[in-house]
Amino acid sequence: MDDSLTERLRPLRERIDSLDEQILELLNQRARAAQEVGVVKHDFDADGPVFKPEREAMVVRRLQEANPGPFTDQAVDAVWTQIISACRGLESALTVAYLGPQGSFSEQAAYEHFGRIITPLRCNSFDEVFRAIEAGQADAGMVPVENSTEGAVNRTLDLLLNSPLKVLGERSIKIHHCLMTRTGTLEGVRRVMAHPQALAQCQAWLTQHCPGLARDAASSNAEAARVAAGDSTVAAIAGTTAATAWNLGVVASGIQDDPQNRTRFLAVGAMDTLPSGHDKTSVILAVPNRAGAVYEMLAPLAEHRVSMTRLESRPARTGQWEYYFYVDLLGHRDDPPVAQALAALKKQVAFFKVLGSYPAQ
Ligand SMILES: O=C(O)C(=O)C[C@]1(C(=O)O)C=C[C@@H](O)C=C1
Repeated sequence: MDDSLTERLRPLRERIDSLDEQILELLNQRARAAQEVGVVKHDFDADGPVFKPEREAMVVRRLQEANPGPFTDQAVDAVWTQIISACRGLESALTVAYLGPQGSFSEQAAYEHFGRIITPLRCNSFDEVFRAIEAGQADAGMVPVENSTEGAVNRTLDLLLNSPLKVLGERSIKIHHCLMTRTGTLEGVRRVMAHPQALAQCQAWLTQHCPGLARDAASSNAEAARVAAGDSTVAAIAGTTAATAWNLGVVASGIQDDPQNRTRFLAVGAMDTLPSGHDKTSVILAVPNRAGAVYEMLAPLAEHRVSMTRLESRPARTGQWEYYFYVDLLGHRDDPPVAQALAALKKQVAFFKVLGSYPAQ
């Protein structure tokens, strides 16, 4: 390196080294405080959860509000998610179930939401994710619920309907699909494998660029990557983490038809979440199949000035053109306007289930 450059950098790097030492000292003080919190929680309820989603959201938001920059608010979220994850891990390891294998978008969402200091439980299906938490093998799970190109993830909606688990949080991540093979080329490749959602999100690109390849469904994109790693006639669609995890070469990247393609994931678990100050509530409703029923169903929300951020319908499978409505509201179920709107809704609908209140992302 140029001598004058080294000279100018030296004091700056010395300052960074010294600041890092101070940060490390403070992080250890924070870790010890979290350990003490863990002891107090254990004294009050030895089997109670260590994970408190509302508190974690409040810690991050408070710092973002106090943040003078130039450290960005996004960086505050990313860094403190890891700090809290590490502190939480000292209290008790959090096992998180999600659709594997290694390198899946569910894994990325789980790490972004819970931080890296978790014990992963990679499952073969969304059903298995729910079963693992219900059976107490995992403390929480991460499942996709909607995609900006393809809409609802129906299996997740059906599982939410029938499961006693609650929604604990949400995390939306950018979905950037790549086409990958063992060789990094399409030579000898006869079929492309991916989760049906990913095949749908890339269909225009595939039709234009790989019209000759058969399209096969896989249980997940990362599973397709795993297959491609052992079979040179297979190309997989998955994210770059899967390419790294399975040592595949990227043939083309950003192949999703919508460059802004995003998937929203839900964190699920067995516990209730307290208000964090900026929350959402997810409910499932059904109304009788008659004129005006859906309009009436939504009236209490307008009356109590509760905003609806999402409305999704799913056939009730009665053969009568009846539907379940999945509704997301702004506010916690304990906030008076939401509580009043929910009480009014409950009286007039044929089916009512609160999936949970949780910090809004
Ligand atoms: O405040 C708590 O209850 C803690 O356990 C501490 C802490 C944190 O590191 O800030 C860690 C885990 C919880 O999920 C919430 C917050």
